[in-house]
Amino acid sequence: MGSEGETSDFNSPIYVAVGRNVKEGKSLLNWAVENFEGRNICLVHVHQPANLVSLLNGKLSASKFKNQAINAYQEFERLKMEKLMNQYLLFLSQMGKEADKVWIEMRNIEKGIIQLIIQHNIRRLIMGAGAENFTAKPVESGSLLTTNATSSPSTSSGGTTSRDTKENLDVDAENVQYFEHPTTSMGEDGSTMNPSDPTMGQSSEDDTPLFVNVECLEHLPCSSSNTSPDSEFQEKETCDLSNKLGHSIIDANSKKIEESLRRWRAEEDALEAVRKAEEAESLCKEEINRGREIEELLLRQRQEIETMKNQHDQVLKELQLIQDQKPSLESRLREACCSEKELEDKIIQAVNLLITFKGTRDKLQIEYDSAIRQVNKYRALQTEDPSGILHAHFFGLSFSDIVEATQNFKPSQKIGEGRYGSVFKGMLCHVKVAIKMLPSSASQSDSEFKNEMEILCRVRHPNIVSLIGACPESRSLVYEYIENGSLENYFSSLTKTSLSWQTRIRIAIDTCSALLFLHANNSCSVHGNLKPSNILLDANFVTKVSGFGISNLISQNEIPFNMHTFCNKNDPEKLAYMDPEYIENGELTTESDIYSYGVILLRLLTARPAIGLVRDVKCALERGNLETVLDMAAGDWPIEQAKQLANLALRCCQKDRVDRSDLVSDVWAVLEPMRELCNSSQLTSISSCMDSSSQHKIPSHFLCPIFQEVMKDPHVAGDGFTYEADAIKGWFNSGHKTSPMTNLKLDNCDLLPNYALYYAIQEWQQQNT
Ligand SMILES: Nc1ncnc2c1ncn2[C@@H]1O[C@H](COP(=O)(O)OP(=O)(O)OP(=O)(O)O)[C@@H](O)[C@H]1O
Repeated sequence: MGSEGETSDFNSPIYVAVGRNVKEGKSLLNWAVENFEGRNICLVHVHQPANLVSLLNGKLSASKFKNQAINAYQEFERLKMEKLMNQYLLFLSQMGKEADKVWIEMRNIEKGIIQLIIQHNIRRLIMGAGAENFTAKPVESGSLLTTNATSSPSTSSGGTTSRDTKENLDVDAENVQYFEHPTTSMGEDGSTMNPSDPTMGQSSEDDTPLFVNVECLEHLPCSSSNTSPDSEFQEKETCDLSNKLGHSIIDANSKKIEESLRRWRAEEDALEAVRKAEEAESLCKEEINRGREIEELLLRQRQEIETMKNQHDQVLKELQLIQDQKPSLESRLREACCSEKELEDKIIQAVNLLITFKGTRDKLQIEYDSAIRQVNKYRALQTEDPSGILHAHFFGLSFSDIVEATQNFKPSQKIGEGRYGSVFKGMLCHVKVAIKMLPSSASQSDSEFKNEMEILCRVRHPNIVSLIGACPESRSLVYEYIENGSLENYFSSLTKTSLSWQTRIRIAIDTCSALLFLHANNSCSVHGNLKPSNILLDANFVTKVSGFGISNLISQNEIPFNMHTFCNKNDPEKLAYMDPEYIENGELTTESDIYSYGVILLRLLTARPAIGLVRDVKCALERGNLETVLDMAAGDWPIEQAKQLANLALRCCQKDRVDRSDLVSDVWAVLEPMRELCNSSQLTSISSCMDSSSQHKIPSHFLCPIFQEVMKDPHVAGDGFTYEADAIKGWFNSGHKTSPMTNLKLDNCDLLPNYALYYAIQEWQQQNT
């Protein structure tokens, strides 16, 4: 080959056969670019159309496809091939190489390559490592592969598809040169082959690419216009011989190439299979590992599920247990709720009770404390008074006690006012009392006041108001409270009710009895202030004389004003009850009380004002018309008794004390017989008016003068009074020889049952039960 030929060879492209294995193809291209720098590269590819029959596993023949479908599939295959080629072209362009491509569609790759070699007059072809068997021997330099292909070689990028015609193919296999990678391939002589030297074709024993130098034989001239007939014949002979030789060489080389390509292909397939096997093996391993992992996971999950199942079963069991217990628990809950409610109610009740009890306890505590105080006071008094005569409960009261009892001297509590001070109604330890406030005394000490109190307290009589306490500090006297007020209230019409003549006679008798008692008492013999305002009537209209002994407590010098002046100027009515001698000389004697008593008696008869009453009654008696002055509101007076009383009263009201009636021999002697009359007529009146509401009160003569209770066994004593048998017997047994009512000495201690009174009491009790 001359230098011109070498230049044209150098300009011709290096053909690189690439298959479907992109990795391998790229490696091949890389090798080609590196080893044939500056040379153009052209891709060579045999496109194997799909065997549709085998694809369809023989069940359908291709003929059964509609042409349209087959064409479409083949077009799809071609597109895939185009894509593959474009991948290689892109790879080359990334390496800075512009490349071309030629391809042929043929089922047999080897034949396809030969066909392409012929078609494109390929001189140098690089193939993958499997092509070393293309030929094992190096070709001699300058050997040509002659092709008889008449079709012009195509260099267009789209390539030209040629028919697979054996007869057009003439290749001198001896002239095919093989080059291997210089680093790995050696020639038979051991020298390294330079791939850049196209003459150094060398077979390859390993996987390195195979460079095939295909020297195209010049087309043998079969005819020449400038030759002689002999030479023409000779030339023709030579031509035929050459052609025959060429054909036989081509056939031989073609077979070798085919064989090599087959082996190459087989090895490529084997490698692909190995690679796939390895991939499959690794995949299999991965799958096995994954399978193991999944198995382990499954095992773990199974164990977890088992555990969960056990737990679930356990929970179910517990749930069942709870559900079994639920009804009983619910009923217990309901019971507990009910109990709670009940307990709450009980607690509320208990709290309320507690509050009530606390209140009661506080109240009782106060009462208890007060009672203890009183007991202590009483004990102290008992110590001072071992005789036990002193019965008072309220001695040694403090002023605060008095204030509390009178509600701080509330005006509505005030029930009267006398010369020596005001009288208040009050409560002391649940006992109704009347508290008389005396003026303070400079001359009398507390001890003197107390002594006087003790004397007054010893005076106990059914018809005398009992002094039950005192407050030396405030000089207050505490009396039993007498319910129906004073006789004066009845005379002055402060009360609407009129007293019957029997009651009036009883008042006269009771008052006389009290006076008898007082006058017989050494320590307190004179009342000194007897008048209707000091004659009180209790609930049973029993007379209670009050106001005695006050004069002993009040020094005459300390009387706030002159009594005479007071009586004259402020209340002349009161002067009418006073003993004229006392008014004259200021001396108070028992006769003074008798005078006062006489006036009271006149008032009981007439209910007229005291002033001038003595004169009026006297006149009436003298004229014989007493009834004209008698108070007819008292009923039909028994005139005889009325006259007796009137005469008695006038005798009591004698100006001279010595002329006045004696209380025992005269007054009591007149009155005493009248008691019977009074009692019997009162019994009659009670019997006749038993259903009257006014008779619901206990008749006073049903009460024992000592016990002040309705008598169960009434007995008449020597003084003519009727007592409860036990009371009067006790009086006598304690050494008394006097009457409890008059204090007069009794002739005897005989007692007679009062049957009349007994039956009256019985009848009354039956009516009132
Ligand atoms: N123990 C008592 N129970 C009920 N009322 C009483 C009691 N003591 C007195 N009174 C009432 O108080 C009034 C005044 O009584 P007090 O003895 O203080 O005055 P007086 O008798 O009217 O005048 P004097 O000061 O001259 O005695 C009486 O009229 C009577 O109505």
